Amino acid sequence: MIETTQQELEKVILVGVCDNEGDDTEDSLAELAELVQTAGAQAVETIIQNREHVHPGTYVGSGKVEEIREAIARTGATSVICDDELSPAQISNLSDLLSVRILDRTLVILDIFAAHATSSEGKIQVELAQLRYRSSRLIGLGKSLSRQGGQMGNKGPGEKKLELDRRLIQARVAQLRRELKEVEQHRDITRAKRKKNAKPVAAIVGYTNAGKSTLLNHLTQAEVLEEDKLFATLDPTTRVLELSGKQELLLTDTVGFIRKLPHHLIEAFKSTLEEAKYADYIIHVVDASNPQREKHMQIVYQTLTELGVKDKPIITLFNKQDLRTDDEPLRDFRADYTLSISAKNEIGLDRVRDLLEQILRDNKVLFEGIIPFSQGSLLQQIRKQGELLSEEYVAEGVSVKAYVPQDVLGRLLAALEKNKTES
Ligand SMILES: Nc1nc2c(ncn2[C@@H]2O[C@H](COP(=O)(O)OP(=O)(O)OP(=O)(O)O)[C@@H](O)[C@H]2O)c(=O)[nH]1
Ligand SMILES: [Mg+2]
Repeated sequence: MIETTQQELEKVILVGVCDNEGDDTEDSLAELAELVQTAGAQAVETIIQNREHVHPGTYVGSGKVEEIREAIARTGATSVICDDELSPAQISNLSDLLSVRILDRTLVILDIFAAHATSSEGKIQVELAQLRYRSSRLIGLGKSLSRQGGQMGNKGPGEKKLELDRRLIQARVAQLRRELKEVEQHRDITRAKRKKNAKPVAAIVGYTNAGKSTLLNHLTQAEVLEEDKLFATLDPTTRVLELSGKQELLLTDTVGFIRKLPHHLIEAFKSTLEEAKYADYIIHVVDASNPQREKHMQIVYQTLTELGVKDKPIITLFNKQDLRTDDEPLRDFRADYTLSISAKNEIGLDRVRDLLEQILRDNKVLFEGIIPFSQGSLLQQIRKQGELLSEEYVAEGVSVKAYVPQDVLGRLLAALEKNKTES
């Protein structure tokens, strides 16, 4: 930690292409600067070119290449980072013309993921994404690979691995795929177990840095790393949220979304990202203090659609209300419920709990009846899956008032009916 502050940060120049009016290149580049910072470097200059399409050979036109060259000389930058994924030819041509390392947004994100992956699954997923990205770009990266040492774009699979030829990479990819399959099977089993427990699950989703982990930590005592960094969380964490009336909801914190999320990552992280697909409810955390919040929400919904998440109740939480400077109304037409909160300052969290309780209850039905002593297991089931309002021991059994899930009610009534006909 101390080392990084003492070391001089690597200086980089950011380059973007603005391909139409009203395009969000500037915001995207501001975000790229944050990504670069999270990756441990410093953006010293930003250069934008207005042109209809990116240049197929050099990403930007020759005039801009000159401008970048001057900026490199002026600032002493050692890398140029383009805001879109570069083709092998673009990387190769630009490094010939500029003689510095040429990176792109995807590589920066991959770097951050590599640095933050902690679980074996996360590490496999990152390595897989990196190898896939790099296998098609071996030629272009050849030059930059000879000069390295803890710089950006070099984390994860070490130099040795990168020098393997394509065939070896392919073999490694196949092996990682197999390993991933095993981990995924394990995850499927865990999911199946959860399902059997019949505890409802809510996935906490949202743009990176919105405050998802903070919310989980303050609602439960999860102790997930929360940081003012992009992609602090890569591994999903699930915790039980205990609500009143013995109701329980499983909350899963997930990896954040971002614009231009590299498809290598989406593919590699599919099983992690898909947590939302297996959830009963979606809790969408939005950084309401971010001027880009509308765009962020749009990207979140777009990504959810790509992942095949649909038809689930959505609870949108407008977070960081303590940092808001505008008073524009906060709206989310796609949400079924919205609340304004501050996870960090625990403002509005009681309302979140109340709302979740309400939603869970709405999905249950009231049961009132006497459960014979011979049917003790039914009572167990109510305790486990329902919300017991009252129980009283009477002569015939236990008189119960409880909210129970529809399927449990069905079983209850059938068992009681059977009991009646037998006695
Ligand atoms: N002021 C303020 N800061 C908050 C609030 N909620 C979260 N934060 C801060 O926002 C930053 C990001 O929070 P995280 O919980 O790590 O965000 P995340 O959505 O999990 O981010 P990733 O895991 O990177 O996708 C941290 O520095 C938090 O302390 C809030 O209500 N108010
Ligand atoms: Mg997080």
